[in-house]
Amino acid sequence: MKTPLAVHLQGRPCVVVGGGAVAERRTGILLHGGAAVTVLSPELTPGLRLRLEKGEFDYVEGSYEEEKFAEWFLQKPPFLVVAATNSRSVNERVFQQCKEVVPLINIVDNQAASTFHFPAVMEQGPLQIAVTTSGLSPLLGKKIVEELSEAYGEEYGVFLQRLGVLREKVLKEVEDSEVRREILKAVVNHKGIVEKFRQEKIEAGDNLITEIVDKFTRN
Ligand SMILES: C[C@@]1(CC(=O)O)c2cc3[nH]c(cc4nc(cc5[nH]c(cc(n2)[C@H]1CCC(=O)O)[C@@](C)(CC(=O)O)[C@@H]5CCC(=O)O)C(CC(=O)O)=C4CCC(=O)O)c(CCC(=O)O)c3CC(=O)O
Ligand SMILES: NC(=O)C1=CN([C@@H]2O[C@H](COP(=O)(O)OP(=O)(O)OC[C@H]3O[C@@H](n4cnc5c(N)ncnc54)[C@H](O)[C@@H]3O)[C@@H](O)[C@H]2O)C=CC1
Repeated sequence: MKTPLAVHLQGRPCVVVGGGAVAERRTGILLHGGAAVTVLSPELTPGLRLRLEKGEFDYVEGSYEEEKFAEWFLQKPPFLVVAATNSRSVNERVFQQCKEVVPLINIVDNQAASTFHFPAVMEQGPLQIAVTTSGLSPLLGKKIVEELSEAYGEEYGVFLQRLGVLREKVLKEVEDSEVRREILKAVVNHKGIVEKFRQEKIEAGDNLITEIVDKFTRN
């Protein structure tokens, strides 16, 4: 069984070998997390080229070669490496070279060797829902995420943002941890509260939060 974790990549050096469709998708995910990405590939998809022109990542133009890879990338090993070429043997060589020194390795065509997988993900503001099928069917993962996207609309992103603000305030202002939990539980579980955060009703949602919290703080 794999272990789902949410990884902080902000500013961390990550290397992607290959510049095709899969490399483009993975690079996009890493950049979204704020990673400092370097792509090594003799060519790039138009999508990657566009991002390169915007200066979003570093590019080393060329094919993987063991010695150069060691010299360029492994003197100070990166946090994460993705081997996404269409050559099984190149991907395997990247894995062999990195396995002792790089903690997070994703080999696109070798699940057993990879130390992590990319799940299918949906986002609604700060809310992220990730689905993994343990590598059995990425397409089912994608489908489930599409279904979840319908169920967890924009209002969840807005509500979550408000909950974050409320939680910070409550942690600061309410001393008793039992009461803190009661307040937060009452807001999160209030029937119909999420719907209040649909467009045009946001103010009503904010008012409802204040109303619920007031009930606790008045006593
Ligand atoms: C193990 C893993 C890689 C990892 O380690 O991360 C993996 C492996 C492989 N995928 C293959 C094929 C396809 N993958 C997709 C799509 C996605 N694949 C993703 C993740 C993962 N795929 C990881 C497991 C995730 C899990 O546990 O569920 C998603 C979620 C995220 C992302 O890629 O960013 C993204 C969907 C989300 C989105 O698009 O929104 C499609 C469909 C499509 O492209 O639309 C197809 C074609 C249909 C099919 O074959 O099913 C092949 C065979 C290659 C070949 O034929 O040679 C392998 C290799 C193997 O199975 O070994
Ligand atoms: N994990 C997943 O979600 C999926 C994985 N795959 C696997 O991923 C592989 C790559 O798929 P695509 O990106 O669609 O292939 P692609 O053919 O679009 O891209 C391959 C890229 O690797 C580069 N490359 C080839 N040899 C290289 C080398 N020696 N050094 C550096 N770069 C090199 C090419 O220049 C090209 O940019 C497939 O062969 C398949 O095994 C395919 C589909 C989905």
